[in-house]
Amino acid sequence: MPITDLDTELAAERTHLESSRAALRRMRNRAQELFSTGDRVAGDAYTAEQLGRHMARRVKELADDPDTPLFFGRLDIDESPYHVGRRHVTDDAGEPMVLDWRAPLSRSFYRASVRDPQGVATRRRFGFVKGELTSFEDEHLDRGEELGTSSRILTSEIERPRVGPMRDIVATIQPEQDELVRADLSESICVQGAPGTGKTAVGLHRAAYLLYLHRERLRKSKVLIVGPNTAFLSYISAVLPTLGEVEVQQSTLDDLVGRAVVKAVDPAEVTAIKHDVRMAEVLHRTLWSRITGPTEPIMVSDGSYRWRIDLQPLHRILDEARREGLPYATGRERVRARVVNLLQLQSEYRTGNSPNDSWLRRMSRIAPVAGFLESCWPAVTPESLVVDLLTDPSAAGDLLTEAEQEAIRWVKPPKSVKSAKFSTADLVLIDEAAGLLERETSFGHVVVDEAQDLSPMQARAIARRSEHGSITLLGDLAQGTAPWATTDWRDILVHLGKPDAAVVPLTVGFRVPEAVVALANRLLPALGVNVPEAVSLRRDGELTVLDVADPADLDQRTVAEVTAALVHEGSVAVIAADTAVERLRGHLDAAEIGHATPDDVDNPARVRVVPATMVKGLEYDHVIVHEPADIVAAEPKGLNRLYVVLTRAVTRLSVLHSKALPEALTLP
Ligand SMILES: Nc1ncnc2c1ncn2[C@@H]1O[C@H](COP(=O)(O)OP(=O)(O)OP(=O)(O)O)[C@@H](O)[C@H]1O
Repeated sequence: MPITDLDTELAAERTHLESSRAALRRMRNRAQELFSTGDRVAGDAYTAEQLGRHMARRVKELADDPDTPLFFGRLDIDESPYHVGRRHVTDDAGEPMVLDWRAPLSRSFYRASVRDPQGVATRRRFGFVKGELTSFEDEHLDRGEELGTSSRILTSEIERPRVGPMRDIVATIQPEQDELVRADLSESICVQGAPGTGKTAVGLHRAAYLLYLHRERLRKSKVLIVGPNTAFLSYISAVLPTLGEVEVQQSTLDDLVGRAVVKAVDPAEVTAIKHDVRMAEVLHRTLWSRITGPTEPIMVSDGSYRWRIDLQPLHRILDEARREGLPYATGRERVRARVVNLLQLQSEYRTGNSPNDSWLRRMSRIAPVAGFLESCWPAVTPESLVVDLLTDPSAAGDLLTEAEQEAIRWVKPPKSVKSAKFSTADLVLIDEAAGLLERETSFGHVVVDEAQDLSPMQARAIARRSEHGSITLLGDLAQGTAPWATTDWRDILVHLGKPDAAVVPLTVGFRVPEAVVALANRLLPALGVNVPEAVSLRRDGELTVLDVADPADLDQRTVAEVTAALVHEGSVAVIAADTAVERLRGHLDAAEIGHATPDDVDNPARVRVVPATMVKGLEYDHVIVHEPADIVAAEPKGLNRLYVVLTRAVTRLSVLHSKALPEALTLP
């Protein structure tokens, strides 16, 4: 075969890849050397440890993964080529060989267009197979060529079979996604996106981008990612580390507020009351009603001296501290400090000397002072406040109806705070109480996924953790399944303390094939939310709806569908009503088909059996939905749940039913 210009170009790019890999190895060796000499050159132990940690991180960051391409794109600007990749690589003279995708210049890789070329003559995308450069695709923007979403490399990336955990999308971030990824740190944004439009991907890449741009600041104040459950967190956990970001806290909402162990389950109506925003005021009122005026002066014996603080100054101190609007525990310490200060003034006046620190410490704990505080501004723990409220909810006064007070009242109050059996909703109340007592440390940035399900009280828990930072809120109102799920993002944004955050839609779907989207979209009118429909980029994909006449056959037909699915590449999920899951697992065992739970990411089994309530945010190549009617009937927002379930499929969706399909789904 004759050697073409394309072959020569490809060979030149492969050479650049080789030299970049060699340069990265040298960078890593240098870092390694510095790391091993670090403890000899650093002054004190603390500096040595800090330096050691920094260098260890640096060595880790510079590790080359032979399976991921070191660069995936190239920009030709002013006749100079700039390769864009996952991290900066420089040659021995410090000249760039690969630019980090987050660098300012790399922005044009994602945003330049024929209308706004940003100085880019040609944009090149590379095709890779296991880290080997196999092809490239050029857009000569200066000649009016633009591929947009018809890029072959983008299409094959979107259509690749899914195996294992979620991957990064740095090579193919789309312009409307990039705008969100690169939004300023000070900006809080709410992304309303139909299923598979890349909300999670955008949130994770935004975190990586902000960490790159504000490294020092965010290393101190930290970035937090909040997801709905551990299966979801395991699924996304690899994305940030592959982007070189290993220091991001990822947590479920329950773990975030999990100060106590959950030992009880509330009925649905009780849970709903406890998540209602009125509970914030109820707790506030219950707490602050503990403060009472003094009934006797403080009298302190101090050696041969007697100090006395009368009722009037004590009233004044309490009033002032209350007016300062401090958290309860901080206010209490303020009162203590002011009382001690009055004692100090008396002592100075009488003795002519300033008392030392140990005197001040003794006075702050001395019985008459401690007694005054305990009776007028008593010590409270978050748990004790909630125990008291649930033991006697009448403190809620007119904020809750009598029926609501009765509903949340503990039938059998615990003997002590320690023995109290808290529910998941109680933990949110305890967290609210903790926030009333002391200010929560604020993260620099918080990303909240599946945010449509946040209750007002959960949103407040996040607000306390992002008071001085910004948030990226990701969700889809149509996928709201919690009893309190809202139909308006503003409701949640208000509780989050970011009422003015922009709500930005994403509508181009990268996961779900067109035929499957069309089926799921039939449900939208019945969901009572006003959201833009998803438009799928994927023309491929298959949809099968199987009506199994005899209900007794349904489980076996499901197993047969799994066997058939395993012929193809990629992951397979059986999604069923929670109550059917154990039974289906048993059938798969009997058929000797290996399977695992969705959160067991290290398990190589290609088949997952997933309860419908756990499937949010996940995706599988072939999704087999077992009896939609049961999924819908299992909960009040069952139709929304079905919408989530149907939109998990990347390539094929099989719906198996013996009961009638939900009416909304059968309408043309
Ligand atoms: N620009 C892109 N290039 C390639 N793949 C993409 C792009 N954007 C998103 N994807 C892929 O599409 C799939 C869906 O993305 P993601 O899970 O972030 O969507 P989502 O909006 O959070 O979905 P859901 O609401 O259903 O949870 C993922 O596999 C993701 O990697």
